Amino acid sequence: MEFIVIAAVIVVLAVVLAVLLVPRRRRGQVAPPAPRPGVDYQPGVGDDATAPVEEQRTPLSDVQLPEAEPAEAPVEPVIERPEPAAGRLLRLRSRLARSQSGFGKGLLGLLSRERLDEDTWEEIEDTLLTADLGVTPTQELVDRLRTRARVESIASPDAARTVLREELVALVDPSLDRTLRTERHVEDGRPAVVLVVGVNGTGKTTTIGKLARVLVAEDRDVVLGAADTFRAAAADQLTTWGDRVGVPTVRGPEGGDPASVAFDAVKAGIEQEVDAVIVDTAGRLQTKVGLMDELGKVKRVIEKHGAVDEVLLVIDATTGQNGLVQARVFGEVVDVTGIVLTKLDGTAKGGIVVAVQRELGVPVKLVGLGEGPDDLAPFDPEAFVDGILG
Ligand SMILES: Nc1nc2c(ncn2[C@@H]2O[C@H](COP(=O)(O)OP(=O)(O)OP(=O)(O)O)[C@@H](O)[C@H]2O)c(=O)[nH]1
Repeated sequence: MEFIVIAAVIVVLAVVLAVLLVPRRRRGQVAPPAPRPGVDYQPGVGDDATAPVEEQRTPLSDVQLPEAEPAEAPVEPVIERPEPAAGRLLRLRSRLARSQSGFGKGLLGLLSRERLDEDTWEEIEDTLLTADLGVTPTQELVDRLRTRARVESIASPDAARTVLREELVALVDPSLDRTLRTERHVEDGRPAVVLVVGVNGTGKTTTIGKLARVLVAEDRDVVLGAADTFRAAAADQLTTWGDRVGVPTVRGPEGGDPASVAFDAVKAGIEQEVDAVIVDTAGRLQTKVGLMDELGKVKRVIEKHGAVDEVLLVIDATTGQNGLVQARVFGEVVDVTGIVLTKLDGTAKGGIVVAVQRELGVPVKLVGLGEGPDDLAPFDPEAFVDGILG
């Protein structure tokens, strides 16, 4: 019996030992080295640290690659294509009629009165002066009208309109050459250079943007020069105008030398063989001497490339007589070749056209009739007078 108990204890101990020892031996075992891809076997898709090497692997040659995603097409900026500007003043006549109707209709009403007495002539004179026609042109016009009233019957509205129209057109002077020189020079292929000057806020930058559109509509290649380095936003504004019609803008660092930007713009225009380079300038008048020195320098530096073709003076029509003073100051420094009268949609003082032409002896070539991109029109005396008379 004792023997049996001892034998049973031995069996139990043996079982316990077997259970305890077997796992310990396994933990101590050194695992065989993992086969190395590329050394011990051809690497396959799906090889990674955890994948059992025994797993079936796909050879590279059998791998199906996903179809290449079609490359996203670059978003082309939408380049606007404005309508040509010829006859635009006629189309914008309603703008003139709206802003100048007081002036035109008032004159017509007075002139078609049955009796043109001295009081009426005085009223006519006052109306013309209020419209900023200026003293001398007003006197000339009243004298002409008086003469015609004496020799012709102008008492009917139709007759008064015909006479007034003829006399106003003559005063605006259709004989002046209003061509804008924006064509490439035939002799050497150099682009036309247009320098735009004027007091700040008159609408220079806006006018250049609109003018670029006019030229693009006529199939011309244009480069813009942002030489108003005084106001960083002016260069941004100009660049935005240019981008809309695919016209590049040359600009410099804020506060940089305007003459250098203007020079670079013309240089770029020559290299790119464009038709016209339009240069914007700063226009702060509070430092009159500084401003004028700067303008003179810009012009001189540009002229190292060749003569400037147009110097356009931008005048805000709503500033009245002040605009004339500005015209005088600018005229002393640069040879102005044309006037751009902006904001004519916002004033009844259309007489400024005549006054400023007389002041500078140069023609109004363009007029601004609104803030819209195509609200700039080549000036046409007859369409202008028709707009005034409604
Ligand atoms: N109603 C009207 N507004 C205009 C016309 N032309 C320009 N403007 C507005 O006048 C404001 C001034 O125009 P800008 O082009 O910035 O003037 P700027 O002369 O370049 O001014 P600086 O860059 O400060 O020298 C803007 O709000 C234009 O939209 C126009 O013919 N009619």
